[in-house]
Amino acid sequence: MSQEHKAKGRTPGERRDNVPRASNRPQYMTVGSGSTSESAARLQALLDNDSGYGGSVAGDSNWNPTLTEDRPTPVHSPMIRGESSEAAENERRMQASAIHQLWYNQHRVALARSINRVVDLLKGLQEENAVWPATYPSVQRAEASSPTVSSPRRSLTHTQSTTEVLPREASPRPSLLQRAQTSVGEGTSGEAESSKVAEERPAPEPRLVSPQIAQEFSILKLDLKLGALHQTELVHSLEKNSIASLLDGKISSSIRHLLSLRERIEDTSSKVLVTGDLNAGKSTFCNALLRRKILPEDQQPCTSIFCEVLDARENAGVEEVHAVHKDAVYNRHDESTYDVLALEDLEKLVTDNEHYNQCKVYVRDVRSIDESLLNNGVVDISIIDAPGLNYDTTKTTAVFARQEEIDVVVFVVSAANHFTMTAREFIWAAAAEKAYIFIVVNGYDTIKDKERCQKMILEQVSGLSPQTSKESSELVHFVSSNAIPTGPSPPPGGNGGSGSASGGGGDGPDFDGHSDPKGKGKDKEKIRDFENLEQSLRRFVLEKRARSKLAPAKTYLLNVLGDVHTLAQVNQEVAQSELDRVTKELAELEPALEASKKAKAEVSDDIDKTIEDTCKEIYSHTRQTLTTTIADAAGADLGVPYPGLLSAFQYAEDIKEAILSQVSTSVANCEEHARTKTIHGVNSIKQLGILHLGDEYTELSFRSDMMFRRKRDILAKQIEVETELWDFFDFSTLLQKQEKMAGTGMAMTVATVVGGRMMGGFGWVDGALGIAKIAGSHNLRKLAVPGAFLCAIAAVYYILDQIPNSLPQRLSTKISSQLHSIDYVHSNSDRISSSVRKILRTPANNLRVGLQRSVEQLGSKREDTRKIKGESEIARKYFGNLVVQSREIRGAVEAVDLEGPAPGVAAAYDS
Ligand SMILES: Nc1nc2c(ncn2[C@@H]2O[C@H](COP(=O)(O)OP(=O)(O)OP(=O)(O)O)[C@@H](O)[C@H]2O)c(=O)[nH]1
Repeated sequence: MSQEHKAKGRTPGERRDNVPRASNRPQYMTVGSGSTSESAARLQALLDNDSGYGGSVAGDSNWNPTLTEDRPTPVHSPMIRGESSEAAENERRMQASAIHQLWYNQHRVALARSINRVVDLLKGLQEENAVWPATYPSVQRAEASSPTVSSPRRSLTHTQSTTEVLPREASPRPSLLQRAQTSVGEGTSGEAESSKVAEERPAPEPRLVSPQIAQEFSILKLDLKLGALHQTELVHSLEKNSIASLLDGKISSSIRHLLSLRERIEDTSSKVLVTGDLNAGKSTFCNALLRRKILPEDQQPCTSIFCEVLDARENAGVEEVHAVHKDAVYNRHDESTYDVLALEDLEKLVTDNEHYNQCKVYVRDVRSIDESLLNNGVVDISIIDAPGLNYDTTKTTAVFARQEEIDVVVFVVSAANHFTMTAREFIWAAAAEKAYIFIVVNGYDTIKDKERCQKMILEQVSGLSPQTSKESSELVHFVSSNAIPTGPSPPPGGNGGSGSASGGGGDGPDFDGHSDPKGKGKDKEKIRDFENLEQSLRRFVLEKRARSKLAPAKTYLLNVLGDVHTLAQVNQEVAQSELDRVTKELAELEPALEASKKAKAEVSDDIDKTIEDTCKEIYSHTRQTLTTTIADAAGADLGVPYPGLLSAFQYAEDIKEAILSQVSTSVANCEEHARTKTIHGVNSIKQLGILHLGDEYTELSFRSDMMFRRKRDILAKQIEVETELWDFFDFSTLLQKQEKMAGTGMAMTVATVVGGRMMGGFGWVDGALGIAKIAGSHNLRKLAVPGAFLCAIAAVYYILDQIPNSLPQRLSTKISSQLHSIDYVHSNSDRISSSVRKILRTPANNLRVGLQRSVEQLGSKREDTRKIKGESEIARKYFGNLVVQSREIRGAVEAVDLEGPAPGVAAAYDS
């Protein structure tokens, strides 16, 4: 029979890489009558046509349909021709397997397609995140949310405390979108943060991770750890772009993980990680599964590296150990990545881990396809014996368990010790990732009160992994691994598959408790329990591989879609509030810009006018003042006393100096006037600046005392007026004076002139004529000569007497004409007003530049705001679509029902 099995089924070692995949399509053995039954043929045809994707995946360019073809389902036990009941049974199993296969493929297709869509979604999110840095939200759930729909996501929180479980569907929108900096004491209603509230806030800031979001997010949660800083504080200190780039990294790794998950669900191999507390009996359990003492067992912790036990067929049928070098990526075809050791060296290898941290143990299976886990004919299964969990290894094992190729985690716990803290932590973490944990309570033989032990363990399991607890009869097993007979070494040249009752031979106890007629009742029971476990584990790995292989993909997809959904909702809202904000800002900016442009033009004109008016006023004031000063210089009190005829020349010099000094003083006064006007002008410009630019206005320092710092004696050097003799005989002045006096009726007589009265003008001529009349012409003729002489003397005396009156006038006239010749009045007026213009232009130009800058700033701010508005509009649409898409894909993923019994499976194996 075993020959027949080999001939028709797939013999060990037959399925290798060089066998083309196409020939590996499911082949179903004809049993009983020797012809395939109708229904089996129909199923076969169905499977033949079903690539796993039907015609619906044409668009999935990344998908390789050949990979979806599954392995042939082999016969499970040898047959006896003519035994119709057994044949019927076989056919039933076959059909069931085929149905299961179909069912499995459909789910695989659905998940793979979802993976492709999510990858596209994430890539899109990455692109959007680069343009519009996504907000990383702080979410607070509303306490009032009613937990109506159970969450598809199993997170650590869910397993820790059921009171905290608030299903995602219960609050499809984050109830209170808050930035963490404002979250304390803010907003208590169940309403999502209104855009009004958002509007009142300043521009959106980097989004924050609150403890809530830490629970909410699973895949896209940012790992922010820096010294003693709390995550929230750390996010506060990060720029929006830094958060966006962290998120980008997360998305990239999520895409990578999804791609490897897709590869994984296309792959037909399965890995079972056996882990647990130190010395819980993991190695003993693995050996019991293999029915061979392959892995070293010891009373003290001994396994220090990960030992993966694989079917020797994967190593060309050769039994050996490949000790993988530390930091090397194992490649069976590259011997530089490992050292080859014999199976016997394993004991030394696992205890001495200086050079290796994992090894591949290729062993030939001693059991039949029906019983074997490794060589089961459907899926390539490898068992990994992990080091016992302790402080050092827990993290490594958790990382190992998280590897996507680990389909099943078998947790071995000591019946005597129950779950240690390390065990709990590990299971919590693993449950969040894998959903189902297969729990082996080992060393059950050492327990007296077995019922109590079971009760306590099951209670603990329900707290640790509700999913596992729900199916405890299948997933939690109480066994004594050391009671399982094992063979020490492989049968020489044996190839396994020799039947369930046989093992590798050897000198150990019987391999099968059933075949041991003398077996003690208790041992039989232990073996039966272990066989039950094996059946469950087989079912778990083989029959329910949809769960073990597809569930991680489904769980991960749901998690990542949940994250994307939350992120999309939050960002849609943020984009909306940003849009509202910038729209409002634009509505304020547009008129502000127009006003600024207008102000710029107006102020410019204003300033020009102010400057021109001021300068004009200063010019005319200066001109007027100087002209008057120069004209009136002679008449003014020069403060120079007449020292007498002898010092007349000195007197003339003093007079000149006094006149010039008076002119200089007048110039100084004009400058002072200009200074005051300038200060006023500068202040006016400043007021204009403050009015139109506010705080933006930069005031220049103006020191009015620095104006007109010219030496006062310059004028004296410019003017050179020579004092001439004639200056002392200023007839014109005298004449003017006479006319003036005549005009006022103050005639003077010669007597008064002679009498030394120095007042009067030509009164003496009148006096002379009067005398002439009295004396008569004859007498007068006699008196003419002495009279004329006397008159001349009197006139000279008079003129000399008039020097203090006539000299200043004369000199003033001379000075005035000189000043006129050098255009003194105009040049000074011009100088002063030009200087003022120059000074006023500095703050004026400064104000112009400020106004121009203000216009430019407002203009560029408007451009920026318009740009943000455009981006926000796109972001709002994008995230709105993302919300819909992520919800839709999540619906499709949720529809992949891995929970219910796989059709056909029960029928195939329940017999
Ligand atoms: N009584 C009893 N002893 C057991 C059972 N299973 C294992 N042992 C014993 O427990 C000890 C530890 O077993 P191992 O299989 O080495 O334990 P382990 O978990 O692989 O140990 P490390 O990986 O080194 O942490 C050995 O002495 C086994 O014989 C069991 O079911 N019942």
